[in-house]
Amino acid sequence: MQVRGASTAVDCSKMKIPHVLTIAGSDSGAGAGIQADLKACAARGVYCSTVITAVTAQNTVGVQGVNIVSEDFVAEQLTSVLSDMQVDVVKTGMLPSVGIVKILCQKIREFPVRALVVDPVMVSTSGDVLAGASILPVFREELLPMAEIITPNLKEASALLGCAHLETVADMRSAAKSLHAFGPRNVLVKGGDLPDSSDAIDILFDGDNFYELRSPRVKTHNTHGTGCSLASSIAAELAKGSSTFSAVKVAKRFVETALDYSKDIIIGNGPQGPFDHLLRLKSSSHDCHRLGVFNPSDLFLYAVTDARMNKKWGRSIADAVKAAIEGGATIVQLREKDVETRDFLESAKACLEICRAYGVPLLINDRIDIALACGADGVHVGQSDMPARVARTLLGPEKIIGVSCKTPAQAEQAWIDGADYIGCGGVYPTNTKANNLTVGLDGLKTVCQASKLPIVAIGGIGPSNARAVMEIGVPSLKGVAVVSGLFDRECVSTETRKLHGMLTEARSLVNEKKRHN
Ligand SMILES: Nc1ncnc2c1ncn2[C@@H]1O[C@H](COP(=O)(O)OP(=O)(O)OP(=O)(O)O)[C@@H](O)[C@H]1O
Ligand SMILES: Cc1ncc(CO)c(N)n1
Ligand SMILES: [Mg+2]
Repeated sequence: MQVRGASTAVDCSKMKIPHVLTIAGSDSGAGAGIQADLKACAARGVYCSTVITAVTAQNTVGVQGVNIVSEDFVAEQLTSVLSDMQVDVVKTGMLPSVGIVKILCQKIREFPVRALVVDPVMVSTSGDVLAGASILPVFREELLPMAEIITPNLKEASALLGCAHLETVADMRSAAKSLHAFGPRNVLVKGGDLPDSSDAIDILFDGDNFYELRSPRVKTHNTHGTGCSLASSIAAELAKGSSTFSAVKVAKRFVETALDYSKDIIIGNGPQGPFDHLLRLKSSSHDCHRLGVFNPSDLFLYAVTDARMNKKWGRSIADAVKAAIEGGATIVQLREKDVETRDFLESAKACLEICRAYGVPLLINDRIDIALACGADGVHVGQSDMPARVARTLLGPEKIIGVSCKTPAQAEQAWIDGADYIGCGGVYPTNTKANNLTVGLDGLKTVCQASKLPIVAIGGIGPSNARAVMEIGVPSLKGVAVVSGLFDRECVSTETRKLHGMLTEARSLVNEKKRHN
C-alpha cells in the first residue's frame, strides 16, 4: 500500500483508498458521463470524486439539452477535491469549452496526480455534439501530451487527426500511431462502432508495440456509456497500481461482462439503453416471487435434504423437496455433500422454482457459490465452513444466514457475525453426521437461553421425540430441523405431515403452559 505525504496528521495504520477524480458531464439518464464513471469506479472498488463540467438533459433517445458549468465554478470544484482528497488518477470525459480544458491543465500542474486518462468525448452515439471542434487545438496541444492514455472512439480519433472516417482495423492502427505523436504515453482506439465486425476490437499502441484487444461482441442495444465506463475502469485500475496494459485488459473485460449481464434489460424506449455496472439489477427486479425479510417462524419445520437417502428411495432432490413442502415443511435446506457442482446447481435451480411457488425459503448448506449462482434465499454454515461474517459480506444484507452452534459462545459469535438464526445440535445421536458431539436437551436449552438469535434444534429429531424438544419451552427455540425423519422414509409428505401435526400440538401445549404461569 502506498502512503503519501509526510503530514503528521496522517495515521499510517489507516488505509489509503485508491481514488479517481472524474471531470465530466452529468447524464440525466445516468448511463454515461459522471454517473457511469461513479458506477464503474464503485464496481471496480475505487473511490470516485466528481467535477461536473456540464449538465445534460439526456435519455435513451438522445440529448435534449446542455447547460455548461462556468469555468470559474469548474475551477472551484477542482481545487476543492485536488487540494484535499489524495487523488491518484484524473479521468476526463465531456470537456465542453476551451476554457474548461485550460483550467483543467492548469490545476493538474498545480496538484500533480499519478496519471491522467483522457476520454476525448465529442459526440454522443445519438449524434449530439457534446464538445465542438473548437476544442481540438487545445486538446492536441495541451491536454493529450499530459495523458498516460487517451481513449478515442473511431469518430473521435478521426476528428483529432482531422482525417477521414476509420473503417478497418488497419485504419485504427495507423490512427493510434498518429495520435501517439501528440504526446500521450498510450493510445487506445476503441472499435465499438467498427462496421461488420463480429468482435469488439480495440487497438492499443504504447509507442513501440500494437496490441489488438478483442472480445466477443455482445448482441445488445444497451451500450450507452461503454466508452465512459471503459475509461473510468482503466483509471480505476491505474489508481490501484496496475500497469497501463493490464488496466486496459481488465477494463475491457469488465465492460464486456457488464454488457453481457445487461443485454436483455429494458430501461427507456430509445435505441441505446444503459447497462448495469454492478450486475445487480436483474437479481432484484426479475425475481418477482422473491421472499421478504427472514421470518423466524419459518424455522418451525425445517427440512434438510440428503442425497444418499434420496438415492436409496429412488427420488430426485426436487421430488423430495416438493413432497416435504406439501407435507408442511416451512423452510428447506439442500445439504448435498457428494454431488458434482454442475448437478448440484441444476438441482438447486429446480428446487428454488418449487420453493418459490410455495413461498418457502430455500437455503444451501455450506456452498455460498451455489447459493449465489441459483439465487437461493441464503446459506447454512457450520463452524468449520466459511465464517458467517465473510458469508455476510459475500451474500449482502438480505440473504438468510444460519450457523451451527453447540455453545453459548458460538451463538454469541454468530450474532456478532451477522447471522439470522442458529442451528443447535445434535440434540440426539444421529448417523447423518460422523463424529458429531451430542449436546442433548440440556445443551440445547443452555444455548437457547443465551442466544439473541432464533434457534432451530437439529440431530436425531423425529415424531418420537419432537414434542420433548419443543417442550423445553425457551422462546428463542422456533422449531426442529429434520433429515432422516423425513427423507429416509417411504413417503416424505406423509412423514412431514405427521411431524407437523406433532409440532403444532407441542407448540399449543407450550403456549398453554405459558398462559397458566
Ligand atoms: N456490443 C459490444 N460488445 C462488447 N464490447 C463492446 C460492445 N460495444 C462496445 N464495446 C466495447 O466497449 C468499449 C467502448 O467502445 P465504444 O467504441 O463503444 O466507445 P464510445 O463510442 O466512446 O462509447 P459511448 O457509447 O459511451 O460513447 C470498447 O472496449 C469496445 O470494444
Ligand atoms: C454527459 C455525457 N458524457 C459522455 C457521453 C458519451 O457517451 C454522453 N453521452 N454524455
Ligand atoms: Mg459508441
